[in-house]
Amino acid sequence: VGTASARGRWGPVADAVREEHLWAWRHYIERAWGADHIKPISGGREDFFVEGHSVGLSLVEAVDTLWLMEADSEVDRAVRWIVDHLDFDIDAPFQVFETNIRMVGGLAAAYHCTGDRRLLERAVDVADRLLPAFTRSPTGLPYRYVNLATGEVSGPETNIVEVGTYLAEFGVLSRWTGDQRYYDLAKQAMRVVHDKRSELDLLPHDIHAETGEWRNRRATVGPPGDSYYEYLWDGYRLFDDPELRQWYDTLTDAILAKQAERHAGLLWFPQVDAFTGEVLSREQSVLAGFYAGLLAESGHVAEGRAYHDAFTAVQDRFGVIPTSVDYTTMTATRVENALRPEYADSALALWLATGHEVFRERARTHFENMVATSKTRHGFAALADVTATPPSQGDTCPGYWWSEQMKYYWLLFSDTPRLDYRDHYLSTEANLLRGAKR
Ligand SMILES: O=C1NC[C@H](CO)[C@@H](O)[C@@H]1O
Ligand SMILES: [Ca+2]
Repeated sequence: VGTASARGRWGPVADAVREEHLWAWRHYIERAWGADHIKPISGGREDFFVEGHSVGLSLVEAVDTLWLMEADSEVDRAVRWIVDHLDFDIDAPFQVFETNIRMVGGLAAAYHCTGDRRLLERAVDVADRLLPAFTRSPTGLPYRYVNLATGEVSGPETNIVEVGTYLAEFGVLSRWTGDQRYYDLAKQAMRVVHDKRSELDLLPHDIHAETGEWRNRRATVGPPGDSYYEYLWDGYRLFDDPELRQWYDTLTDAILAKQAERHAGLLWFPQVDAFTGEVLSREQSVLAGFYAGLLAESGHVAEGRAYHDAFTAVQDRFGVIPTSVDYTTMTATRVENALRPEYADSALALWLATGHEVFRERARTHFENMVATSKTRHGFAALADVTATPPSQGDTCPGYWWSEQMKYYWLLFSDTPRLDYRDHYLSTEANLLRGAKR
């Protein structure tokens, strides 16, 4: 897999990332094979979507990471499980947003990397089971849940993330199958949200799928606002749709003008009232850290760098970024951290946009601190309290760990020949949907 010397001083870090991922993968195989999650402390297994109906989540999330790491025998092992065991005919309600970014995206990425059409067939199968959430909605805004076997829908009380984070996955399915329905349904939901923006061109985050009415006034670049903005830009980049760029620019210009502020020399994005611009909260979620990368990707490099500087101040203070902080006091308002990948996500995007080594240094710190605090008997554990000494762990490892930060680190440090570093696309779950070099 290339030699350390070929990769210069980052080679040993890349090797360490690959070794940790494969170490955790072996424990998953031995103790939780086919489960959604491994329980890394006890070595048990855990379902994510629906109790009693595992769909091999961690395995599906890991495939493209293993492929980029050239662990081809492990890719084959995972694909064999998917082909032999993965069946979505489950009479239970699945969350449409999570099923899309993780299962549709994971299977689509596995197909993109391996070229194995059986994986595309399964991505289409589960996507088709999600469509009633869109087609049965009077507004085109999808319901939150759909029964994968019966198509029964539920959960109209939703948000802009869960109605607006489909275009990357649905769009490549339309491109790869020729069926335009996926793209059109995903984009229409985004149009409905954009057209309901306030006079200030800001968006609240909670909305009702049946009435189309806003359910709150608060605007945020963190959850549950974040990936709606991300997928406007991503859709424009992936599919050259100028309307998406227009919507993205309108909303982003408003966020930068009315939802950003400097505090103690650092750039932050407070929560504001979308209709008046009044600041409602100066709490910042670790998940909002993705926005530094999105700003850099979309031409706002200085703001992206400045926002990453802000989260670097938090990482420097706590070692591992807490779930949320009050940035006026730099105190943790929620002390846990569920192995969140956003800081590494943005470090990769900023390094690709600028070539500045500082972002690889920052990501290396993120990796080393994660290993030091989360590594346990059978894998990597989420943290219950990053402020405890030592930080206390929880007996769970989220599916996105297998797809996100370990892939971001690998791409930052390995210079792998399997990625087109100039032209590729990673979804909000880091599923590789463009740029695999077979
Ligand atoms: O977009 C997302 N939001 C939450 C998870 C990571 O924190 C993950 O599922 C994904 O990155
Ligand atoms: Ca994300």
